[in-house]
Amino acid sequence: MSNCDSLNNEQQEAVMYTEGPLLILAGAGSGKTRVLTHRIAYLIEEKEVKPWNIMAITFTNKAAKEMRERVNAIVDFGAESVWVSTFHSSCVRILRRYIDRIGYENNFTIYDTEDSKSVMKEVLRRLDLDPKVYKDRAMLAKISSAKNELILPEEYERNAARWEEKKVAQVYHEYQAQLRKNNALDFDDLLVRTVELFRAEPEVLDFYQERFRYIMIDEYQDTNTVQFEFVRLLASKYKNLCVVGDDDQSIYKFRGANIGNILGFERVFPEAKVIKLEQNYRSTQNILNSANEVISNNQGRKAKRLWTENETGELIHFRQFQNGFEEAEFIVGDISKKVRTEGCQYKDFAILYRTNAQSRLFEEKFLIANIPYKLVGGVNFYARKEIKDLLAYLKTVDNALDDLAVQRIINVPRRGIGAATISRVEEHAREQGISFYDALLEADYIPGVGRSLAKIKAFTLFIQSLRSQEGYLGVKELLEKIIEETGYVKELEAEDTEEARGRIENIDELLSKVADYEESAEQSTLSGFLQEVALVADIDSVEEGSDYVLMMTLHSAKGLEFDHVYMAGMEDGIFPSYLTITGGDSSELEEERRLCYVGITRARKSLTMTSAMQRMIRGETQYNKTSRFVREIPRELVDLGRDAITARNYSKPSTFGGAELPGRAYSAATFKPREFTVKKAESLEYGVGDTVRHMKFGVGEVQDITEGGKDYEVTVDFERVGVKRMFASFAKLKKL
Ligand SMILES: Nc1ncnc2c1ncn2[C@@H]1O[C@H](COP(=O)(O)OP(=O)(O)OP(=O)(O)O)[C@@H](O)[C@H]1O
Ligand SMILES: [Mg+2]
Repeated sequence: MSNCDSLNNEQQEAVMYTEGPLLILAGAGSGKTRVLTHRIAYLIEEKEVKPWNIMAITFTNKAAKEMRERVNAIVDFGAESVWVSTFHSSCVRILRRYIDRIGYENNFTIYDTEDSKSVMKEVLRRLDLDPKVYKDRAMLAKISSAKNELILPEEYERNAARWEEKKVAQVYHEYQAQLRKNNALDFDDLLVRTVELFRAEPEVLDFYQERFRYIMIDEYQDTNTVQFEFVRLLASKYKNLCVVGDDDQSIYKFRGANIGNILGFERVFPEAKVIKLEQNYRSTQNILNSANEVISNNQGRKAKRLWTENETGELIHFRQFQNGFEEAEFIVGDISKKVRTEGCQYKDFAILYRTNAQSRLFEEKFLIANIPYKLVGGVNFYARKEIKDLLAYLKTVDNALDDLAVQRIINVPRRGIGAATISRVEEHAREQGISFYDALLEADYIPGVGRSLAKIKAFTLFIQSLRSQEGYLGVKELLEKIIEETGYVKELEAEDTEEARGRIENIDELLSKVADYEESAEQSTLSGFLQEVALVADIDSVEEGSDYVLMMTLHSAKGLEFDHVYMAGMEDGIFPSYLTITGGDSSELEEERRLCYVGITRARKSLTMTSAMQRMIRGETQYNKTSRFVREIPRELVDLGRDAITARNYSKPSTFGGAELPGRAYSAATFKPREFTVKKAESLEYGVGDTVRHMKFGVGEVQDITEGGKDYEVTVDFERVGVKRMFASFAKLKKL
């Protein structure tokens, strides 16, 4: 078999062991994902398995897309009928076909976090619960955990011992009732309802068991109870289930991921074969050794050690800075230098951090340096107001049972339907047990609607007319009609502000997405489009082949690889996070360490870790020590640069990363976040050779001034801290 040539013996064995349960347990970069794609090819080409009998589950849509491309590349025929998708997408496809058997309509809506929150707020209000005690987010988190554990409201109620738990059970119950009434499912429901369907309808389960005779799951270590149950049910007939995972990369415990699923696989499937892969093909020896050393500090793990034939490679670079601004300046400068002098492309780089909020400083520096970057996470395209508004129109046309969508647009753009009228309609809907939209249709009979009646009629007439055209108009034409007839864009044009123009651009972007969808879908329908949109995880906004630096959280980076990786904010209190250090629960710290292991092992050629001695967090200055994870990397594997601060700290472990170094104690009062302005001074009041003063670094001599596109870059040799390079507009140097 030709495509097995590029696999080692263990990988080949894993590819060819096709019948019966198989667990591939292996460390990062050992080719687990590669084995899965080759297995699909092998099943089709050598075993003559029908492509539609194969299902492969990945963790993100991006991973699914990558796997699909890899499969397409090695399978000549039929690759497109293999199901390669995430758990959520698979469930959506199954439910669209059969959910009517458990009391929903097949054109159900999928609620995102915002939508769920609105429903929760309404539920809490209706149950008259004090929003200070019963917070919507906390309630949703509890319900989500319950769903991940496959605990339904009835069971939750039975288990509830304390009074508060009983309240939560009631909230859970009401929330679920409201979703059902709206014919809507939240993300967790997608799995829970599918399992419910399989349990209630043996015929449906049997259909899918026959359909998916070969099932494969990537990133198995992060499956939770409900996902496991979904797989167990599907695989229980033919038992051709191959799961691949790495217990050292389990990082979603907070979302209910159950590491027991990997450790207990052999208990559920006693006949399971286990294959281990130990050769890493991704990273240099130095990177791999660092990862091995860090993870060896975890107690509860299956011992394994990866090795590689790759070159030794660069040392791990570690740099410590005074603050987050300098850290960002360094990383952005380093990337820019490597692109200029080493022939790298921007897409070879990724900056990884613990929390999304850490991205802002980098964004600002990238903007100044005019370097293309892409933020994974942050404000998702589909979370923007104008996009949500227009999608709400489409959802209303598609499924008018979706109260949230209808309520969102009833007055957008303004139709002069007052809040009092809307709450009368809501009341009527509740009393009659009908949807908000149906209540609008009965507005004639609702007392007190009076003057708004004509406006409501105009709205429902508009929606009805769109519906009647849905059959023959394409999704794009439908959307254009909505934009045209509501005057949505016209209103923005009239506004004529920067913000309004940005919104119009986003709307144009939405139209191109619809066009893309219509071109690529086998059969394009409004429901199909909305379903696709509802499932776009943040990572999917990354377009293939575009050249930009990627920034994302460590969690989002799972399964990906980059030539050059920067791990920023390596400070105790940030990573590992403050709570895991102070919480006294060592399992939480171990989860953070696994996250660090995931981060390190994303790098192919170089890894740079950075930290700041002081950092603004929610408007307050914090002083953090260098992360213990950095200190867990053996000294001989680390390059500390020429920066005096870093080197001195590293050689003295007792004061390592401490902020109380002689001559360097900055009080919170003297450190203020600098205003961010991209403004180039017309001219500078100082020149090379002049003596200047910096607010923090003190007195120094200007050595060099270079003109950048947007600002001057000034190099100053300070008496106290040595040579620094900085942007003139930020440095605010005073000539002495
Ligand atoms: N036998 C091999 N020969 C050459 N390259 C390989 C081989 N096996 C894997 N690789 C390469 O090594 C890299 C890592 O492989 P892959 O992404 O499949 O690893 P993984 O175990 O899934 O990693 P992770 O745990 O991070 O998900 C990829 O670039 C892959 O193409
Ligand atoms: Mg992988």
